[in-house]
Amino acid sequence: MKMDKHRRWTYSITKLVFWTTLFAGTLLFICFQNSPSSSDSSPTVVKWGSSNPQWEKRVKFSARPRTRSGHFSVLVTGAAGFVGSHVSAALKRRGDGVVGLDNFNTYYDPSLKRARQKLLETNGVFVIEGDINDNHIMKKLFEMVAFTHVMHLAAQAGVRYAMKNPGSYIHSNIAGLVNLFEACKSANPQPAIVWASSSSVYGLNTKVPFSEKDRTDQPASLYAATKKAGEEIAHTYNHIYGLSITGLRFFTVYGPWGRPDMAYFFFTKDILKGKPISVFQGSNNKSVARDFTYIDDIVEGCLGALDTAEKSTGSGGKKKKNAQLRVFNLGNTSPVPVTKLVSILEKLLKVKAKRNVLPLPRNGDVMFTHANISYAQKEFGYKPTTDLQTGLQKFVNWYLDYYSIGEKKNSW
Ligand SMILES: O=C(O)[C@H]1O[C@H](OP(=O)(O)OP(=O)(O)OC[C@H]2O[C@@H](n3ccc(=O)[nH]c3=O)[C@H](O)[C@@H]2O)[C@H](O)[C@@H](O)[C@H]1O
Repeated sequence: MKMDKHRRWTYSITKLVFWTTLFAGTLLFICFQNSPSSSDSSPTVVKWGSSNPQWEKRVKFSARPRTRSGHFSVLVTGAAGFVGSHVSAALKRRGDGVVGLDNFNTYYDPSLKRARQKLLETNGVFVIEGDINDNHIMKKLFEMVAFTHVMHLAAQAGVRYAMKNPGSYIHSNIAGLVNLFEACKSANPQPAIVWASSSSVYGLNTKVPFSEKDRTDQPASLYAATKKAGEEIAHTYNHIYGLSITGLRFFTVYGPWGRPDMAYFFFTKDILKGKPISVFQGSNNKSVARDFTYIDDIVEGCLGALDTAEKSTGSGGKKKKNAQLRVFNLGNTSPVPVTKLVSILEKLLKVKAKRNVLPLPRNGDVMFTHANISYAQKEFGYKPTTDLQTGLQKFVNWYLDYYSIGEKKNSW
């Protein structure tokens, strides 16, 4: 009897050890299979220093608002870019916590991006070098910081370059946007998102001024098509996951610290060098015109959109109820012919331009843009105040200063 009891006890122990070993083995196998280091070692993980406590400290410090109540903690993508750097600086100035992210690509002179980064860092904004397409960094950022908002300004910009490098538009403006939305939808809490769409979505629309209600199904460039696609993708993520998303259609933004690939910028450079510039013209000598919008007005619009953005409603990747979905024009509402832009620059630079008037090439450019801004005005009091002459004067002052006709400028 005693012997029987002992045998049963030994049998139970053996069974327990067997099943425990099997369970632990299976668990280890699953963990090993899913480990990122087993098959998917990413050099960027080391690059942005995820294992570096100093790096984490800087991120968290930069993200901290001046006071907890009323202030935001904002992730700004494309922070070393033109609009991104201005918006980051403005947010920091008013007391919000800001973390920047930028991949510092070579689409245009990266030293200009580094100079913007340096200036931001002296103003307390940490800009991480990383790509919105990198899952690891996106996940890590949302694990470290409970961002209240994301200002998504990272993109492949430029209308004409889309014919040279179409893949870069898909990579940044489609794949990158989806990756960003994926990270935001899984974050807890989900942030509200404000992101840069473009006036180019109006494409061949001829009804002026362009209203948000007008058709946007005739893009004239791949750039425009990717921005339009972004607006549709935003709808999907809002609908399924309860993300609060606001798209801003920027109209030809210009100003100090601007983008060297834009006409006003390289016209200035070439005029000063005595090089000829190509000025595009429509058929029947019709002038090409843009609703040029000064950077400070755009920054005001970005802050207004952030301030009126409602919270996302989802959590843990699940929607709880309907969330806000908006699109606004941010333009100047007074289109100026490109020929006039050149005349203003000639006056400010005191140099006559060597103009080559060429027919508008079929490379994605449209004849004119003109924003109706009444919706943004109604929702957050958007009211641009800078005319082209005044804005270009500020740009030229910065340009002469920055490109070493003097010391490098250390302010916005
Ligand atoms: O609002 C937007 O959504 C876009 O604005 C900007 O695009 P655009 O309005 O095309 O600005 P930009 O290139 O400065 O050309 C200005 C004018 O100069 C004309 N232009 C251009 C080049 C040239 O050599 N000659 C010329 O006449 C040209 O025909 C045009 O009429 C941003 O770059 C873009 O990223 C996007 O944000």
